[in-house]
Formats: sequence, structure tokens, C-alpha cells
Amino acid sequence: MSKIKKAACIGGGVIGGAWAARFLLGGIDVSIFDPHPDAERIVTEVVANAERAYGMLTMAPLPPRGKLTFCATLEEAVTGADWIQESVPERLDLKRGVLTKIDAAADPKALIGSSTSGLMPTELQRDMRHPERMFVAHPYNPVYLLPLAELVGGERTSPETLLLARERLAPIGMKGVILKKEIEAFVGDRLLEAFWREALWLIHDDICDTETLDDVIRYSFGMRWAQMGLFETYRIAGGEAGMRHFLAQFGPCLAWPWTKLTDVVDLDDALVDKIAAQSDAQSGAYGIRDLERIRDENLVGIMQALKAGDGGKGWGAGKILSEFETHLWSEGGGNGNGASLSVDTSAPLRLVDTRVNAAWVDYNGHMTEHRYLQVFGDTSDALLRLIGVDFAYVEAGHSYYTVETHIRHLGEAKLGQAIYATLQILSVDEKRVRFFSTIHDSKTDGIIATAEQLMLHVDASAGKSVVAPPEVMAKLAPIAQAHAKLTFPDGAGRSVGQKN
Ligand SMILES: NC(=O)C1=CN([C@@H]2O[C@H](COP(=O)(O)OP(=O)(O)OC[C@H]3O[C@@H](n4cnc5c(N)ncnc54)[C@H](O)[C@@H]3O)[C@@H](O)[C@H]2O)C=CC1
Ligand SMILES: C[N+](C)(C)CC(=O)CC(=O)[O-]
Repeated sequence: MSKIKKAACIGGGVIGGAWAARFLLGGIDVSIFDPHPDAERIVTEVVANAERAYGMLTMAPLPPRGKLTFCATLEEAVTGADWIQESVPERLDLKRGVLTKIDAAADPKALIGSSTSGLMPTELQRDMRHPERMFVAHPYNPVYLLPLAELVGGERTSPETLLLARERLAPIGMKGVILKKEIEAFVGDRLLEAFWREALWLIHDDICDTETLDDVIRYSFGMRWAQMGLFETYRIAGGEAGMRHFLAQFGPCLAWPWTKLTDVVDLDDALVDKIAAQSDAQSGAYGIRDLERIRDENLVGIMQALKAGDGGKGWGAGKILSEFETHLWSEGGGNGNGASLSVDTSAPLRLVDTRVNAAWVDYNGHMTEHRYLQVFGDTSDALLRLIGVDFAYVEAGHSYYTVETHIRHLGEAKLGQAIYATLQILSVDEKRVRFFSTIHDSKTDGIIATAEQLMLHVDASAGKSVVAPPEVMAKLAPIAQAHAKLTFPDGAGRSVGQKN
């Protein structure tokens, strides 16, 4: 599978910043060029929101965050990048100029995607020397959560470019859909534009205000669309007689005055003022970053619900999330698979490096208790991958299950604090592994929490413990032997409430 190794974002506004977050949280280094004086602050805030959202979205081990570099020139940003995403304002002359500059400075094999909402790729690639690798990758806001990118080629885009782009988006949790032909505004924005025009008429004609219009969407078909789109929803609406019956029943409405789509509203000052005032009344109590966080929490909830859809197989965006998580598990949080990790057994194994995410913090202002178990769980998962108990091993029917845990909270972890976790094996036999993990502050190495745990090797389908195979024991035993020579950890073997 082809993966993005280094990305460049040209334009770091709403969309460029969110692309950067998607790449960074996928473990990819990103260089940004944006001349705006506030670009660095804005991108940093967007990335922080994205990181918070990922903390809620998935328990799968994310790779170490990529490195973010702000560059003084476009040329500097694209150097070494194999995916360049242009996200400058929606003006043909500006975009064409920027894309032509990218083309001249980038590696000829680098893919160049444009975030344009509706400009034709043939127009955008007109002056490029290597137009075959240029295409539209039209995302949806927020790019770091919504998985879709419409992939659209121009007359001179090679078909392989679109296939390669789709392949490279999958490991960062995105679904690239390739359109058969280019058309202004592609598929999504054509639909949204039709909807938007109708909505503007409804406000203009005082049928409702912006809040009522939004209520109509979010309490009804908006929820349907998140999971089944238009045609599958209408198929169900046709009842047992299906789609043909639906078309026969509602087809005549097409001739009735149910839409004003052919008539474009005049977006004059009066209408702009009206919409802005209604929008202020509806949402003005929140700042933009607050609204983004609320939106992200809701989207995460929807995606998680969809992950449980279709009897747990995942549905729509939930299926993409599930596939993304499978990929993350198989990659093992950037530690690589067990075989390639070099292990220093002369000390407890340092298996997890992370940061306290906003979603982990509770009303006491510090990391909440179940997140400790999450970090300890990530640590034991990392041990398992190290000894060959990876995703393929689990899929083949065996695993280790945790049967006992004792956590001690010895310090506090605050929002954004860098922490790391170590693990020392205490004892091992063919069925059991007993180990002691410690969460440390990354700056001081001070101990924040410890966990003593016992895991059993199991046959998952039989639902019972069985002996681990020789190849797992061959990896586990040397670590256990080395750790037996270390000092027995202070606090191991303690019971709850025991005095020192
Ligand atoms: N905002 C949205 O909901 C969506 C926007 N898009 C598309 O993404 C693109 C960017 O839109 P937004 O991020 O919303 O705009 P924005 O105005 O938030 O950001 C544009 C950024 O480009 C920077 N910029 C201007 N000239 C530049 C140059 N020569 N080189 C590098 N950076 C430059 C600006 O300083 C600004 O930070 C547009 O093509 C838009 O149609 C696509 C999907 C959704
Ligand atoms: C309004 N818009 C045309 C920029 C919207 C998009 O392009 C996609 C989105 O995120 O809705």
C-alpha cells in the first residue's frame, strides 16, 4: 500500500489547517506555507481541536504525531513532500498561479491535490509542466473528522494518479471517491448549492428564520442522511414496493412548485444583514472554536454510533472509522510491528509516549480515572505487539485477555502534559503474564500512576485460557528473564488500602 511520507499544505486557513491536522494525526510530517500573519496561531488551534477530537474518536493506537513546520516560502514547503494539498482562496487565477508554482518546485512524482470547492481541474492544471499528477481532492469541513475526499481528474490527469491518491488517503482514515467526469462543484457541492439556494429563499421570503431552518434539518433528514444518503433512504420510503413505487408516488411533485431552484435569490445587503442577524441570535453566544468543539463532539458521537451499525460491522462513515482503526492496530501506534521494534531489556520497556488530551480531563481539571486504564491498556497492547500478538494473531483466533488490574494514582496529569509509560514483566508462564506498568511525567520522569496487571493467553472462540505457542514464548521469555534481574517495583503486590 502506498502511503504519504511527507505532506505540504499550501494555504493554512479553515481547510488547509484541517488537512494539516489530518496528516499530522496520521503520523505524517507537514510543512505549511501561508503568508497570513495569524496562520501559525490558527493552524495550531485547529490542530489542538483535532487532537481533542481524536482522543474521543478512537482508542486505537495513533502514531506519534507528525512534525509541523511553518515555512517562509512555497518552495521550501513543497521540498521533499510526496503529497501537496493546495487550499488557497477560491479564485481561479490565484489557484492556477499557486499550482503552477507548486508544480515547478515539487518533485515531479509528488501528487498535487486541490481543495477547490468547484473549479474544474482542467482549468487549474492548464499551465503545469506535470499536469498528470494534479487532481481535485475536495474535502469536507472538518477535514480531520469527515472522511470523504472527492477525487476529480482534469483532461490531463492520469487515471493512475487518482487511483494512487485514493490508496494514499486510506491509511489516514479517508475515503477517496473518484468521479467519472469533471463537472463544476463536483457532486457534493452541487447538492449543497441546490439546498443552499432553496434555504436562502425560505429566509428571504420570511417562511422561517435560520434557527428554525436548521432545526428542520437536524431533527429530521439530517440524521437520516448521515447514515443512508438519499437513494437508500428513499428506497425505504417506497415501502415493500421499493424504489419504483416511491418514484411513481412522488414523481408528479417534480412538476409542482416545490422548489425555486431555477430562480436564484438576490443576495443583496438586506438579505445578508437579515441572515447575519438571525445567525447571531441563533449562535452568537458561542465562539468559533467553541462551536467547532461542539460540532466535533457530535460528529464523533455519530461516527461511533455508525461504527456499531450493521450488527457491529460498521456502516457508512462508521465503517471507514472501523477500517482506520484496524489499520492503526496493525501499525501498532507507530512502534511498527513487534518484529521490527528494537528492545532494551535492561530497564522497564518504554512503550507509550503521549500527551494528556482535552477529552481525557475531568471536572477536577486533571486526567480522569478511566483514561489511566486506557494508557495502561495501550501499554500492554504495545507489549503484545512486541511479542507477536498483533492484529493478525488476534484475527487468527488467539489473544491475551486482562483478568486483573490494580491502579495506584500517585500524582496528577494535567491537560497537554507529556507523559510516557513503561512496563516491567514480573512473572511469566505458558498461560499467564504478570506485569507492572508506570505512567511518568515526560519532563521530570516523576511517577504519576502505576498498574499491576495479569493477562491470560486465550483461545477466543472457545472462550478459555490455553497455553501460548512457542513463537510467542520465545519472544516473551527473554524479556521476562532480563526483567527478573531488575529491582522488584515498589508497590507491586500491594492490595487496596494497604499501609506502607
Ligand atoms: N471552508 C470550507 O468549508 C471549505 C473550503 N474548501 C475550499 O478550500 C479552499 C480554501 O478555503 P478556506 O480554507 O475556507 O479559506 P480560508 O480563507 O480560511 O483560507 C485560505 C488561506 O489561504 C491563504 N493564502 C492566500 N493566498 C495564498 C498563497 N498565495 N499561498 C499560500 N496561502 C495563501 C490565506 O492566507 C488563508 O489563510 C478553497 O478552495 C475552498 O473552496 C473546500 C471544502 C470546504
Ligand atoms: C461552502 N463550501 C462550498 C465551501 C462547502 C464545501 O466545499 C464542502 C463542505 O465542507 O461543506
